[in-house]
Amino acid sequence: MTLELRNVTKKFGAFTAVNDISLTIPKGEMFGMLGANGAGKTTTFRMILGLIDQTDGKISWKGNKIGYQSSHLVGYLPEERGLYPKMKVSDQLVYLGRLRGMKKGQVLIELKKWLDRFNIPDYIDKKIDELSKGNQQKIQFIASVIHQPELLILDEPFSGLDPVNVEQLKKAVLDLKNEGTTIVFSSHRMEHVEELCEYLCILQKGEPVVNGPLKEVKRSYGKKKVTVEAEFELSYLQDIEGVTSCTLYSGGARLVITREEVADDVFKALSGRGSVRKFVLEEPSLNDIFIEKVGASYE
Ligand SMILES: Nc1ncnc2c1ncn2[C@@H]1O[C@H](COP(=O)(O)OP(=O)(O)OP(=O)(O)O)[C@@H](O)[C@H]1O
Repeated sequence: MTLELRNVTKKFGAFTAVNDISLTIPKGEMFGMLGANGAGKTTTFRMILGLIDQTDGKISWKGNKIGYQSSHLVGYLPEERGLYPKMKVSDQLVYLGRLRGMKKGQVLIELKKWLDRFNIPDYIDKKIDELSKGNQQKIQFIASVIHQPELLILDEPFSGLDPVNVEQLKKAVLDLKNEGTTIVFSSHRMEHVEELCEYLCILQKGEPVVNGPLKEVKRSYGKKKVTVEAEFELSYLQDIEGVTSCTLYSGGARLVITREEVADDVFKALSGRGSVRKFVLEEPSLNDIFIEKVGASYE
């Protein structure tokens, strides 16, 4: 059972914030929504959650619209973090957990597990405004997952966290995915999506410019990079058919090739000439693909 968006558009007056987006997010997968500020990520999430209505198109999860009746099955970390500053962590989580149909005791058991996991067990009795911004974010993350939702939507979960906390949260998100949770998250950072997601969409001004399984996106792009380092002169590699560019550097060469098979030809052309210290065939990065598609740097 998947999360499906079919030709979804959202207009605010005359302004189109999301334009004809179609996505399929399979159950138990992790989906990355990339885009610069204002690209339409949050608007898309709000439509998925039924917080705002789309102007056009259809959204369904397990065949139905998400709404109040499914709130206990869905977790949401909103972009604007909203905890009650004067409330204790435990009271805040019990309040939010009960809204999702949990019993107090159950909330406290889950909360303790999560606080231990994030190495902040003492925070259970602290007030929210006594915590650093990053730790408040972790508490809000816990609030979005404490009821073990089937579908988890995280709006910029990694922003504002230091590298250690980013790693901790990535691990938590991956574990949830491995336990079967369907996860959609947004980010400005290509590398987070490349690392975590099998499926992705890059939005630009409300339009999906790249969309689909990461492997297919990379495969359909075609071009790949080969790096060679050897004890002999390498400039002859640029004459191999399918090598579109060859940049030489001291002791090595970086090639761009049109198809993966060209790498075999390069490899064969190296044999018998002397010692080869390095031969690497690299996938293009999402950033390479984005730049080629829209002709500009993502940032
Ligand atoms: N309620 C609204 N009324 C009018 N315009 C809106 C409304 N909500 C969003 N927009 C506009 O829609 C566009 C998309 O906004 P959205 O918040 O979805 O972007 P985003 O990709 O989440 O950006 P960011 O990374 O900055 O959070 C923006 O130009 C925004 O100004």
